[in-house]
Amino acid sequence: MAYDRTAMLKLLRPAMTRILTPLGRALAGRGIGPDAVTAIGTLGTVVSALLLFPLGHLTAGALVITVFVLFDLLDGVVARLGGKGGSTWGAFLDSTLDRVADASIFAGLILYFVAGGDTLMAAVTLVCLVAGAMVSYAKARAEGLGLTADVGLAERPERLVVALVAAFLAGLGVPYVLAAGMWLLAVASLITVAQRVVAVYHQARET
Ligand SMILES: CCCCCCCC/C=C\CCCCCCCC(=O)OC[C@H](COP(=O)(O)OP(=O)(O)OC[C@H]1O[C@@H](n2ccc(N)nc2=O)[C@H](O)[C@@H]1O)OC(=O)CCCCCCC/C=C\CCCCCCCC
Ligand SMILES: O=P([O-])([O-])O[C@@H]1[C@@H](O)[C@H](O)[C@@H](O)[C@H](O)[C@@H]1O
Ligand SMILES: [Mg+2]
Ligand SMILES: [Mg+2]
Repeated sequence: MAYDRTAMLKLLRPAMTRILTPLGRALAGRGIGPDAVTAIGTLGTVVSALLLFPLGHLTAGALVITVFVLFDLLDGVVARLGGKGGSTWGAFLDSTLDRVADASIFAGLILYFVAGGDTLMAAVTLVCLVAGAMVSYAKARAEGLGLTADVGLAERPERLVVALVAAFLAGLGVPYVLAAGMWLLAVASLITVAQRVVAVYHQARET
């Protein structure tokens, strides 16, 4: 498919992995396993998103959340340093807790808009939350059926970067950037759902 590799942030993965490997090695050397890294990253994301965003601390929230979402790269690094390339349980835990972290980020932003009386942007951000979850579900369901749906404009790293950069800049006082980011993300996430549905449709017809 022509759109197979539209998610450009995947290209950053090797560089990010190289940067995080010394930290991963230090954690592994202290007996900290990948599941603990996954759990801490999720907990940190949830607490900071649900505390900082609703209170209007958008820049601080974006920075703290960025640190914790990077734990999602770190857990894989620690798992692979274990020598077995990661575990089945770890893969399940990682993907499942990613959904919790993602939901908390958008829920925090929804609460921020609700607190400011902006019902329209709360609704747009709700679309980001639901469509983002559908993007992930489509891939997981496809994989459960032995198919693949590893395509799309707004995969998880893209969704996180848009949401966090928009929140960061909005907190610095840049006008309209958060609303623009949420509109962009809502549309891009819906397009991504469609891309995955089409990809699975073609594979399902072939089998
Ligand atoms: C103080 C902060 C300063 C801010 C600086 C900005 C830093 C960020 C810079 C750039 C953004 C980097 C983007 C990186 C893209 C990476 C691409 C990618 O594909 O990422 C995916 C991953 C994780 O995926 P996954 O969890 O599937 O991979 P793993 O490696 O974990 O492997 C899974 C397998 O591992 C095994 N396993 C796992 C866990 C476990 N417990 N057991 C196991 O066994 C198992 O086999 C599994 O199958 O990453 C992400 O999705 C996270 C993306 C992070 C995006 C950060 C976005 C932040 C950007 C900006 C923030 C704004 C801040 C202000 C900036 C100002 C700009 C104006
Ligand atoms: O599907 P999506 O949300 O774009 O991407 C997600 C991946 O970035 C993540 O690594 C994985 O653990 C999730 O289950 C999910 O697939
Ligand atoms: Mg991970
Ligand atoms: Mg993950």
